[in-house]
Amino acid sequence: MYWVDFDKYFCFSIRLSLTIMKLFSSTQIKEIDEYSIVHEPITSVALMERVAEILAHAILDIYPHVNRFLVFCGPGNNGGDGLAVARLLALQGKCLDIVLLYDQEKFSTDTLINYKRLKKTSCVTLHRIDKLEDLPELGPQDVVIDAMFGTGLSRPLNGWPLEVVTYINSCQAEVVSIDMPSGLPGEDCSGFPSDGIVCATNTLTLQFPKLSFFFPENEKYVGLFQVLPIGLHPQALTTIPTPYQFITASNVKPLLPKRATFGHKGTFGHLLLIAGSKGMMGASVLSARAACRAGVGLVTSHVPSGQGQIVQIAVPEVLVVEDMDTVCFSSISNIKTYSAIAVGPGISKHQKARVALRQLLKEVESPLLLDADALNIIAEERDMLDMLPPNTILTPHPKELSRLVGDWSNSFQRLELQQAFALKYQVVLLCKGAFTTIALPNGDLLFNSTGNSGMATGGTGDVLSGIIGGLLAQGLTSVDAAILGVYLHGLAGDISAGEIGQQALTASDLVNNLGKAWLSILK
Ligand SMILES: NC(=O)C1=CN([C@@H]2O[C@H](COP(=O)(O)OP(=O)(O)OC[C@H]3O[C@@H](n4cnc5c(N)ncnc54)[C@H](O)[C@@H]3O)[C@@H](O)[C@H]2O)[C@@H](O)CC1
Ligand SMILES: [K+]
Repeated sequence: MYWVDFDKYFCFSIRLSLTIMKLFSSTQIKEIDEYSIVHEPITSVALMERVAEILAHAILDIYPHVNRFLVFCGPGNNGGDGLAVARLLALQGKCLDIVLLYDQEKFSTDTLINYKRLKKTSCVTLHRIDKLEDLPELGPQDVVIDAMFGTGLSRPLNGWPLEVVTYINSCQAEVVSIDMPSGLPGEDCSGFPSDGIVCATNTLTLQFPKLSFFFPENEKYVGLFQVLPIGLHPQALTTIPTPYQFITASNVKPLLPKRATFGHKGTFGHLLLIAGSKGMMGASVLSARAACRAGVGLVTSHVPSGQGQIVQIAVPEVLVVEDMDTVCFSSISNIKTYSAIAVGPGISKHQKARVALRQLLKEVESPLLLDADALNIIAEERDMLDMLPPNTILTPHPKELSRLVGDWSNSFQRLELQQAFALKYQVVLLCKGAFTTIALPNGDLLFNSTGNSGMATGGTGDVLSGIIGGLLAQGLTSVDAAILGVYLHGLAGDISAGEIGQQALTASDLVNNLGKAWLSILK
């Protein structure tokens, strides 16, 4: 899937060097470009040249030994980027074939300037082509540079550009897309047929990842993506509003809870974890172990009668209270003692658990997290949704989310449903997965940058509940606890994958590597 590098521990992540990573729509990106041109100030063609230098550098970094590149150029500035990159690669001694999909009358101003510059460059062959038979030969060792359409795409491709996309996708050669795979819209992809989008090996995207890169159905188009900062004006980046943001290390560092030198276990909060049922005690153990490594002072595990020994042996650090029932969570007691409560992993959907959860929602005064079966119960007994205290954190995976918010037909719609639900019920609503999303009570939506698909294994969700619960208990706000918890959890996953690989990764590895994840953020 996505990028490999970030630092020595990261297995799958995105190469970034920006501090705050807002995500903008294609229309806003155009606005930011224009603002930068006026206020830097810089001419648009000089900005294109700067972009081309950055792109050429990145391409040579990925393909140092490739000698021949075939560049497909569209009429707009994406094509202009392609022409400028072709010139710079040719100046590095590479062999360049450029396929122009359109006549120069259709070119944007800066594309035309770069076309004229390119004509004076050696080692470059320009082809104005409008049928497949005339395309230059493309060997498996060559690399395609896709510079047909970027953020200016206004409709699905058809006709000649569609034929070219089909051809490129049928070839063996690797493809590097400039800014975006041609044919892929930046946001809502509904109505864009899957055969009309370039399947890139690498996408070199300018300044910001585009929203559509985070949708699972687009992985096959985007390939590995790398975000290249191109120096757009910081004022525009801070003032233009967007509900979308990408969580990076610099976002989470300020959220780290302070550790008072004279603190004692009472200073750092007391978490009540209601997790596990008969036969599902692993959920209780994993969430308790994770909570203990989240910095919390005390953790109490509430478990069915007769199951306490399992937790006490597996996690000697936690206190255990046993329910009256031998099978599942059935009643609450002394909940005012705790500074936060996390409920759900492995509790079952038993009738007794439903009654107890309802009672909990009536009486709870501390910050609350609901996961797994607690979410399944409230999805079925929907009047409980109105009982959710404001700022409750809900941590569903996609299937659990759909039970709460309804089905979606594409990922953009899923984001909208998630945002609307968080706004309506004033909760923090996650959707766990690659680039876990966090919808905030104000309707904003954040994407996490850490984690890898080795974490798609049983028990990792229980670990997340324990971590976020532990942070809540220390007094972090729900929003901060969710952001920091999700980031730490993914980071522990990346560290684990770096040590033992994704295949062997287990939920316990995440717990074991939480310490390194904390240290990595503290660095
Ligand atoms: N982000 C930035 O700050 C910068 C972006 N630049 C580049 O500029 C690109 C955006 O340039 P443009 O706004 O000119 O847009 P594009 O180059 O993406 O495409 C616009 C052109 O394609 C045509 N078009 C759109 N959809 C079509 C379709 N389905 N079939 C056929 N033709 C179609 C339009 O009529 C227009 O001629 C970015 O993707 C990036 O590559 C850089 O040059 C400069 C800096
Ligand atoms: K492109």
